[in-house]
Amino acid sequence: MRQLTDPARPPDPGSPDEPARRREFVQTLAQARRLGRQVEGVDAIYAIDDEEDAFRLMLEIAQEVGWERQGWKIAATNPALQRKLRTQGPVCGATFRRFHQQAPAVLRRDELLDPVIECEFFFTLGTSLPARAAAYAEDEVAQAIAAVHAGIEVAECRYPRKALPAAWYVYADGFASGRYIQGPELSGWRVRLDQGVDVTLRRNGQWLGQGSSHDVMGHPMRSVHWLVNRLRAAQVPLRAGDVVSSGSCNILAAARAGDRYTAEFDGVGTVVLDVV
Ligand SMILES: C[C@H](O)CC(=O)C(=O)O
Repeated sequence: MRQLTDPARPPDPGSPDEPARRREFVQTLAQARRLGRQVEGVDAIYAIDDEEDAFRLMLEIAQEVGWERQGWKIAATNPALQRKLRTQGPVCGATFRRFHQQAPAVLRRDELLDPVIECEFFFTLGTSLPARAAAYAEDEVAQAIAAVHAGIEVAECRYPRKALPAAWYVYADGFASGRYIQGPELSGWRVRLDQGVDVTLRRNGQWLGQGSSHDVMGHPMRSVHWLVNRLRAAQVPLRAGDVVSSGSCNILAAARAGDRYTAEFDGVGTVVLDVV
């Protein structure tokens, strides 16, 4: 496999060595995730053609990592976030079982890669949604949901913030798939989310950001519905027990060592994370 420090070579789309370059790209990102490291210059290994290619690479890399998958994350679920994250619409990434835990949680800053705190809703599937030809209706997806919890996503990126490649490369890396801290359950989740849940993020008790479940495609259920059909079109089933992180309620806050983050979900409860 190419060493991460090798000098960059310009990619040559359509050249005979393209399959080898693709393989090298997949192995490089999978290895970076396994080692908890960041890499630079991956766009010199392989030229990503389009968003579909980026999505396929995300699936291949998640497979190559070899860890048990827990579910999926969704990102860029409103126009402001899409502008910020340089996407045309929502995007997704695989998440891994080893990085899901219950609140209250403690994470070491020196083990995190440019961590960003986000307040989200975690949807757990009670029944599987197999790949099929026909699109799933939103109600079918809602019926498959066993529980919804308030949660914190700690997004992480295998590229350094100061040298971020084009958004398709971020997509291939799982769009900052990181750590997932599950908090209290939303009893009667459908009614609660129809009404809207306000969220406040505090750092050491000080206000840091404000958002709402309505910031997630108008309703987080829409974002889960989008994911189910995105995966269905690629013949990827969702399994009972999969956890889907909805996308951020419009709060992206850099995590610092020594700080306590509290995500207050109005009428639901609080998710506490200490970064040490
Ligand atoms: C940087 C993150 O991928 C953003 C995200 O998770 C979200 O939009 O939600």
